[in-house]
Amino acid sequence: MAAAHEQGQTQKAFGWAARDSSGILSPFHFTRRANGDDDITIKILFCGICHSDLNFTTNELGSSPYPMVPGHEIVGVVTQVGCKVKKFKVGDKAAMGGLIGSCGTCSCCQDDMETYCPKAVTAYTFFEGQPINYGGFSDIYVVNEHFAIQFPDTLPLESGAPLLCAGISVYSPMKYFGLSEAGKHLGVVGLGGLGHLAVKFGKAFGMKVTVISTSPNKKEEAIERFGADSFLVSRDPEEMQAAMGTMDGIIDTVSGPHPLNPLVDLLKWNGKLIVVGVDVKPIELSLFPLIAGRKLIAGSAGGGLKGSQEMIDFAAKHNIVADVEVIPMDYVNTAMERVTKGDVRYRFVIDIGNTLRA
Ligand SMILES: NC(=O)c1ccc[n+]([C@@H]2O[C@H](COP(=O)([O-])OP(=O)(O)OC[C@H]3O[C@@H](n4cnc5c(N)ncnc54)[C@H](O)[C@@H]3O)[C@@H](O)[C@H]2O)c1
Ligand SMILES: [Zn+2]
Ligand SMILES: [Zn+2]
Repeated sequence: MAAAHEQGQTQKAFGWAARDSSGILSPFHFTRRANGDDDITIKILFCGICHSDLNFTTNELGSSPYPMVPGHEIVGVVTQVGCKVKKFKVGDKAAMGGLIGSCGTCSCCQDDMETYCPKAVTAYTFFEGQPINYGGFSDIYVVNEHFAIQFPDTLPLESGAPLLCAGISVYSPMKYFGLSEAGKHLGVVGLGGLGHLAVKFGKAFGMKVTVISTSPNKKEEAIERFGADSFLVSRDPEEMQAAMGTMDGIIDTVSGPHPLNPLVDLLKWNGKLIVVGVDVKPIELSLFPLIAGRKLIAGSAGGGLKGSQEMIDFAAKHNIVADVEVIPMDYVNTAMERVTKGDVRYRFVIDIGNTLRA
């Protein structure tokens, strides 16, 4: 018998979509494919709001397709499983992030780094020309089980949801670039959703962690709530001068334009500046400090499925969750405005299960 999705069957779904580059979201009915042999259907309970959702709903990169249902920090409960599904059964907690498909055969896929696959398919369509998908600000998701992870029983769903993007997007480069070794000194630039989780992972790895921020506003929280060892105000030339050459690595999570050379100067020789924040405009960079100190600047996009499972199991073991403000669905437009202004401590998470009503 042909799989249900091959017969063209679908499931009704409902969410909130942006219709144009105003980014304003409103209720939207659509369909998802029927649950195939390798698929699970997740009843979504919570979905985080990532800064990237704002980038795409407001067309900052210039090629957003509409209507767009954002959301890629998804947790919920499994309501259907296909006959070939091995990892999940009905009633299990499941989670998914920004990726729902890849070729399975290229070197990225073979290395469990599916996010870099040239044929990677994202949880909702970012650019015109890609297959149309709708994200997690919605009631259900149908996904191949490979692209979902098991959500540990000991983690709370709402504060665990942001691990699916914010968490893996800092954990993966920290592990890959050797910024997870006890005793090393890590700088974290930008104390937002990604940044505050980078501090928590850094401390769980046994590192010395310094938060680098433009203002001292979040100093107390960084140190007392997240356990950072110190706080550096990047607009204070004396503080920056004193910290020069002291850090083994820096994770830069800043979402707006900012100079990189002052950060390069904070690195020891051989130090690594890992950029994960997305500033779409080209930047000016002086190369001599990189050459003179054999320093490296690199980027990183999320992490693969194996890494995501490892990250969430590590988070469960070390009680790492995001600091969240849980909101009802109809607060989402105000929340997006507050993300624009940087007025978030430290992640909005939508209570889809209790507040999304068709
Ligand atoms: N590479 C990846 O895998 C990946 C994954 C998710 C998000 N992102 C990107 O990472 C960035 C951070 O995401 P988030 O969800 O943590 O965002 P956020 O809004 O929670 O945090 C961003 C932080 O940057 C600060 N900031 C913004 N503009 C600044 C500027 N010009 N100078 C200094 N500080 C500034 C804000 O005050 C805030 O603390 C975004 O650009 C997002 O698109 C990247
Ligand atoms: Zn994200
Ligand atoms: Zn591939």
